[in-house]
Amino acid sequence: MESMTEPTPAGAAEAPPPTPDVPAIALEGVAKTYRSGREEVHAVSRIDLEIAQGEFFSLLGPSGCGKTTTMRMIAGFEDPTEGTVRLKGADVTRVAPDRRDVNMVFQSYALFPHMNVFDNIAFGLRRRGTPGAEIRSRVGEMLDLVELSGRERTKPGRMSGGQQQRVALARALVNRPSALLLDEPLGALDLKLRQAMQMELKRIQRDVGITFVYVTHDQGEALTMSDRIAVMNKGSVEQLGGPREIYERPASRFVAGFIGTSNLLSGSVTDASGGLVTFPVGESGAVCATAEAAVGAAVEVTVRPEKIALHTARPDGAGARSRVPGTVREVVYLGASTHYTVVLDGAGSDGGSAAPELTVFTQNAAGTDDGPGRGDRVWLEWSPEHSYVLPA
Ligand SMILES: Nc1ncnc2c1ncn2[C@@H]1O[C@H](COP(=O)(O)OP(=O)(O)OP(=O)(O)O)[C@@H](O)[C@H]1O
Repeated sequence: MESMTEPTPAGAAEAPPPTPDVPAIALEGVAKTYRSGREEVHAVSRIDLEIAQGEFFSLLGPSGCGKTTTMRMIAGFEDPTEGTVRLKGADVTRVAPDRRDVNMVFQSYALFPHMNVFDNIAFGLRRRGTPGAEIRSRVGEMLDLVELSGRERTKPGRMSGGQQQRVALARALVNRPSALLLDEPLGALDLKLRQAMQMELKRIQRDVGITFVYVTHDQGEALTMSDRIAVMNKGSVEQLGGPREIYERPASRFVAGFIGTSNLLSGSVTDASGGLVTFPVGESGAVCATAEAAVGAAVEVTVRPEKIALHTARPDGAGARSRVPGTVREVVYLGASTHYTVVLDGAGSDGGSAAPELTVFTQNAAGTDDGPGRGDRVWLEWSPEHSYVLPA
């Protein structure tokens, strides 16, 4: 796709007014198998997705999971091996990219280096024969939107990466597509600029109200900007949900591990009553979770690092809470918070925990750091609702 020099679909019709309820984009049983010689790569395996109009939707997953292929099938640059692609209800599976009412933005910007900012943005409108006065007003609107007014005559080569990406965005939005597809658009920027641009992108999307489909392998980026996220793994959608849902209630071990820092504990249930299950960790630790499971059942639990309290003495035993003793292996002071790695007592030795250590984040609200140090004995404690039992 990097060879694409003209992402603006010159021939696409102007977006009709949105019809609520009809998804902006729907994938129905869409699969893609690449064949080269005798080799077959199942890049995408029969996924079903509906993306609502005006939604900021992210495809998130590790390298090679099929994000870009999925996006290219929406854009029309790749033909699905199976299934149907719909834009606003219409079957576009066999429709050419320049006839689909979507535009794409790439990591490489793909701007025309010999044209100034104005001409880059105006390019698609000119090809469609839009009158000059309308071009000037629309390009002006776009320059305001991306905060580049006054830079009309500048050539892209004289701009920073962040500014070039704003020009690329303006060019992709100027003909008001019904959806914008963004493939790792911030990948070339340094961390600070990338974070600033995440906020910008979200604001721009809210201002224009156009559906954004965003491809990224960066979970922080997806959590920051998205209304909903599809977490992909090996060509399939492993979980679909809002950022909070995906973070707090991961549907699988893969999602728990890919999003944020996950702490995994497993064991076999020794007590189950009143919607709570308990299993031991080592000699004196126990994990308590809000869940339904039978005594003897094997369960796997995740708990997020910020949900765990760190004590230097055994907390009082009242109430059904997880309490696990251990030894601090690592302390990383990060200013606002401190990250501890704690090796659990007896973990893994008795069919108890799958992970011998837990990560704990504590907020440095008091300003003085007299927390435990390396080698100190500690107790970890958290509430049952923060032990999230992974689906079997
Ligand atoms: N043109 C192609 N021919 C053959 N195999 C391909 C082709 N394009 C992608 N693949 C393979 O399909 C799988 C999915 O690739 P895809 O680019 O969609 O993944 P991705 O999640 O976007 O990864 P990345 O973040 O690295 O771009 C990979 O195994 C990849 O090697």
